[in-house]
Amino acid sequence: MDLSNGSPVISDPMSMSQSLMGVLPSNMMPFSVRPGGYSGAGGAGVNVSRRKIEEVLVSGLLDAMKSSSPRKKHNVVFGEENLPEEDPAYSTWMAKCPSALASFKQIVASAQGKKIAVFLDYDGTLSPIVDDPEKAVMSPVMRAAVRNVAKYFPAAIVSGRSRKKVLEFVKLKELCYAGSHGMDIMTSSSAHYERNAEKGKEANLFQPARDFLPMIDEVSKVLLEVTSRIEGASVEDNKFCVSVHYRNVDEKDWELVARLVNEVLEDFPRLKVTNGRMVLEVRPVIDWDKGKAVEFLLQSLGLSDSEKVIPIYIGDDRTDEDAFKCFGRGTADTGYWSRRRPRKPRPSTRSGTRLK
Ligand SMILES: O=P(O)(O)OC[C@H]1O[C@H](O[C@H]2O[C@H](CO)[C@@H](O)[C@H](O)[C@H]2O)[C@H](O)[C@@H](O)[C@@H]1O
Repeated sequence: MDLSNGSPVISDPMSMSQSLMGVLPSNMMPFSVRPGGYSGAGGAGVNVSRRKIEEVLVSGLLDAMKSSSPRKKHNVVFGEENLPEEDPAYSTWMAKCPSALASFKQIVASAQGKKIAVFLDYDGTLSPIVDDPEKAVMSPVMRAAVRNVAKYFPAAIVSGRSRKKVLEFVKLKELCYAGSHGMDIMTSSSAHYERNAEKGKEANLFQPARDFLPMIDEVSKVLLEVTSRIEGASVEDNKFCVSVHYRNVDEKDWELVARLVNEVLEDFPRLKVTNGRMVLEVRPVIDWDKGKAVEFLLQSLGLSDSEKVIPIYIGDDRTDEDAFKCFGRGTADTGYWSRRRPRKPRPSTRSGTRLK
């Protein structure tokens, strides 16, 4: 990825938002969209259409919330899956995205003579999904496994959590960490970082949304306040993004959550909302995501030659799909990973796994 042209910050978020309307699925729509301008100015007609737009946005957000954790529980053993009764949409999706575990031998064969780099999501991948985000701890067995991976391969954790928080959970200094959905990247070990930090340096840190920090701080406070009246709702400040959790909210109140988040974002046109597993994630409207973060890490670690390196990304959430895209089969329309060097079609080495 060429970052030499400047930062990934989009200078005109409003026009980008407008151009995205109707293109993105509702769950990825920037809900701060206000076509026609939102300033309170204008006649009754403008207000009517504004109200309609708001209703569309809220109901889109609500739909996304309802479908946010559709994954079915199934048992996966290497090369075999025992699935419960499936719906057709799930089967179609399964056919499009074959299990990496079922293709394990193929992956091993494709990796011969190449260097492997491993990228791991945190919640739902290294830790189980639990009701209280503060209690999503990693088991000692999982920690030992990750430590072992990092011993043999360059490895990084790529999480929606703040980098600090995810490091507290993982507690391994031998990995790289990309927090806040990749907006807070530390490319070397934390031990190294701490040494530099002591010297007042911020070497090895890449924070493309730095300018948004005061705004994120502010929106986090407002969200905390407005959601405090909804039983079960909670707000988690992830430094460059904010999570509004509704896992513990009664479903009848989900619409209220959507409405309040949407209302708050009216005052923050440079922020958008996406949804994860029972969570709304408020973040800057910048051209940056976990996929871009992985590309950046590959480049920073000197692993950008796709002829010599096989990156493996394991994640369970929608936001992880941005990373799958950068080395997925024919889907890398934005990633430099495959754009850099046009390649002959090859057997699938897609490594994003469905573990849930
Ligand atoms: O990219 P990730 O590391 O997967 O982070 C995404 C979000 O994960 C966390 O929320 C999820 O896990 C919680 C604990 O199991 C669960 O209670 C919640 O419903 C899930 O959405 C984290 O708390 C969020 O801030 C992250 O954005």
